[in-house]
Amino acid sequence: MLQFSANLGFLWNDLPLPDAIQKAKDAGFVAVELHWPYTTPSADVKAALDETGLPCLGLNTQRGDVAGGDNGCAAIPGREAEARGYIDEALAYAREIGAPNVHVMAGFTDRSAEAKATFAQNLRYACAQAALTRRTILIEPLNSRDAKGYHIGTVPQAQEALTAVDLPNLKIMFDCYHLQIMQGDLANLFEGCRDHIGHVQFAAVPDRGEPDSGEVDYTQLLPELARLGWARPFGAEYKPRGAMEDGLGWMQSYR
Ligand SMILES: O=C(O)[C@H](O)C(=O)CO
Ligand SMILES: [Mg+2]
Repeated sequence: MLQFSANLGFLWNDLPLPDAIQKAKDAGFVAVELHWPYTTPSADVKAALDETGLPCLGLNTQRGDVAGGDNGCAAIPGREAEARGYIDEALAYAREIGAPNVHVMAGFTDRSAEAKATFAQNLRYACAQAALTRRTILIEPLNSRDAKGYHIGTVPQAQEALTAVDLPNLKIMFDCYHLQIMQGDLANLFEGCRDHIGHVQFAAVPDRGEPDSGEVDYTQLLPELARLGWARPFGAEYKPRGAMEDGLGWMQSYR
């Protein structure tokens, strides 16, 4: 049976995080993952995780000035101190709640050599800090329709960063939603970079709703990814089309 992690950045995101964690448990998720939990004290999240027995798989570094258009800054030359502050903050929070992964948000760049070098240097810093507590750093290709100009949009671009950094605790967040839009052929794409994947997420394409319709048949794809070796929970990172609880029927297909 496949297992799922609830991405609380999108699921039950109208509730305080401790309540959302309880809802995820009640709905049958075996884990949760967070976007930007920083306004909730880590002790409150930890208490809810302990109470439910759910692990938290990961969280993101802060994005910077979101109103001003930021989506991270780890690949933006000149903002290294800010990027490293976000990395330190995310790793501290991950330690406090026992989360194994931190997703470092790159930001919008022109993919110049300078931007690539900045990203590599900041990722080396992140990986060195993460290694002190045996944590993994993730980078995620985002599709260019939702995040035009994001520093990495494809698996080859993520792999280029992995090669530049060359550290074992840097992995790819393989988000099927983004990668279907950017590349498609998801099972082959997954197989080609299997050893470099640190987490898998999914949602319907193109509307990013519940994974029960759209152009990807997840009832076929997810078992195939499991057959190819993915044995950890799949991250349900979708935007409910209506009431959250009404949209949970997709999970029945995997029981
Ligand atoms: O949007 C996504 O797919 C990411 O996983 C995220 O956490 C922020 O961009
Ligand atoms: Mg994602």
